[in-house]
Amino acid sequence: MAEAALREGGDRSVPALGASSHRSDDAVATYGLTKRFGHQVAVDSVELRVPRGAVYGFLGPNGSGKTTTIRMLLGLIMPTAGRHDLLGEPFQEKAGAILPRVGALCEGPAFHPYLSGRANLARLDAADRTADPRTVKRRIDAALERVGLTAAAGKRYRAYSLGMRQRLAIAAALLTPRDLLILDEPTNGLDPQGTREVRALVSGLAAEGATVMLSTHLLSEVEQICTHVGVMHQGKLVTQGSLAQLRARAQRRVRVETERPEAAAETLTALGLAEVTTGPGTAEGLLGELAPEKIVATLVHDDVPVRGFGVVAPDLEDMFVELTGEGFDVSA
Ligand SMILES: Nc1ncnc2c1ncn2[C@@H]1O[C@H](COP(=O)(O)OP(=O)(O)OP(=O)(O)O)[C@@H](O)[C@H]1O
Repeated sequence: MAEAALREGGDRSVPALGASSHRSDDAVATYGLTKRFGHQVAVDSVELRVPRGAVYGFLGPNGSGKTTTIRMLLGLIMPTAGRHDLLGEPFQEKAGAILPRVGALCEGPAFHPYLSGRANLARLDAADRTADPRTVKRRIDAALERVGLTAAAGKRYRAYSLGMRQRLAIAAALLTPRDLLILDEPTNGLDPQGTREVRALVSGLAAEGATVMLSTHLLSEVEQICTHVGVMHQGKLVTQGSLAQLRARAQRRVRVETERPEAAAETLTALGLAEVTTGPGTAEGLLGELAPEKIVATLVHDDVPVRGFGVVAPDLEDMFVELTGEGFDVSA
């Protein structure tokens, strides 16, 4: 897979690094966002584009820089270099106006174990100077309802399952209406039932119009609930775009099974296929724009004995493994 092709075909043109005059209408846009810890570059010139209305999966193995990026997006730590816009506004200048419109799950809220879910939300709401105390009961009820915790609202937090705790944390992020939700590993550590609950909740929030950015190390999570993906590897964003675009860009390969792989490779090369390789009893190449029938006919014409012929489209996992050299956990 040509990495450059994936990068070039991003959703929209990427402005030059540090183009400070540029304003994006994306829900999240970063410009050369960088964080160094001592000599280590944890996040390296990242150019995120999260379109409005997207469910954007921020995918990468442990230590690839996802949490550090999210902490910068939320203003929890300062970037070493670069800047970002949230909801079309420059964060550095307008954080106070933007943050009330952004719900976040990062370094989760500190819940009191002996208070109920409802009482915990009331405490958090009281600490939020931007929240209207006159509407607190209605907003807490709505947030509990939204995450399916109405029946368990009176139970102590310590009696909650992990899935319920995570849903309460999301309820805390929903105490006021949000245009953007940024969730750091919202299903991490949950059992299959809790995972399903949180994924259904995320999909529901997106269906109601919120933009959601969530980090994950699970490709399957991205495939199940995301419309867009950005892949991090060693601090760098190695690709991003809509899943549909990335799948469409996957280059199909032709595979010929034959006792004369070198002769088959010659035919494939003569037909103009790129990246032609041979293995024991096989020859392969990128299909490009050619019709597979044309290739079979030419092989037969060239007296190449064809035992088997196939066209394989790489799946997202193949593409990402090629970009990062690492496997992704596809379970759960
Ligand atoms: N406060 C810090 N001080 C020093 N190094 C840090 C700090 N925070 C993160 N790092 C390092 O930066 C790199 C990126 O970490 P980060 O937590 O952003 O990755 P991640 O993709 O979120 O991984 P995980 O899924 O494990 O949280 C790691 O090598 C990590 O050790």
